[in-house]
Amino acid sequence: MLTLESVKGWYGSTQALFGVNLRVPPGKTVALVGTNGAGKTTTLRAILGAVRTEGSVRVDDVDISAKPTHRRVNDHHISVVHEGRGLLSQLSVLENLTVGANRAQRARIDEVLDLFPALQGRTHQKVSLLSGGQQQMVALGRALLRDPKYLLLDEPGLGLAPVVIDEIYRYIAELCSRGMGVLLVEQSVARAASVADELVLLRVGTVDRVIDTTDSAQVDQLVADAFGVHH
Ligand SMILES: Nc1ncnc2c1ncn2[C@@H]1O[C@H](COP(=O)(O)OP(=O)(O)OP(=O)(O)O)[C@@H](O)[C@H]1O
Repeated sequence: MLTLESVKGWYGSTQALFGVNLRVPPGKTVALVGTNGAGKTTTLRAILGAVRTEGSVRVDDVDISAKPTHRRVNDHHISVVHEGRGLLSQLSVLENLTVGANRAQRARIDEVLDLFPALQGRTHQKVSLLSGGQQQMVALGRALLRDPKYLLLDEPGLGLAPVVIDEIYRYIAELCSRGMGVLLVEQSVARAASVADELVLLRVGTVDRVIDTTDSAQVDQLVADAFGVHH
């Protein structure tokens, strides 16, 4: 379980999180939704230790909140795909997948490529020559090569065609079914509801509501709310 308890976060002297509580169980997808500036990305950064925080972040009952980012990622098996993907555009698919990976992780390359047939046969192409969806697959692949227990995804569908987003989310569902816990930032409440087990609505840096996506009345209410409007 990835657990946040009373997590506060700051950018310099500006407070962006005011006590976020959150649980991501293994094998489940939790989606963070909310208006622009609600604190979704900052919550991911707080988990990674990329902003100054107070409160507790735990992975499988170990408190990681005092650890630096690289220890959180490497020792506690958290992988992240940032908004905008963070790929090295002049390097090949293979180089992007394996940059910074250790030997054991490199050994998993075929397993990861098996997940993404669209990348097979393109491993030596520069990523700048790939479509947006293919680039997102490289970014996901790079995160998966680390064999994460918990995967953090910041708007994986940003800028992609709906059919490509569907494909990306199919991969994510497959990974979840293998036991990975996924914490997802998604602008579209309707899409989040279709892929996640739970929706966490953030408002001004706090959790406003947690909705089980099997509760369709509550989901419909949220989609109908101003918060549910895609902006
Ligand atoms: N680098 C930064 N420096 C200062 N303040 C920031 C920084 N990044 C975000 N903030 C502030 O922190 C708050 C939360 O921002 P955050 O990016 O987490 O929101 P979000 O819910 O992810 O929004 P969006 O949907 O627009 O990506 C906002 O008030 C924002 O202005």
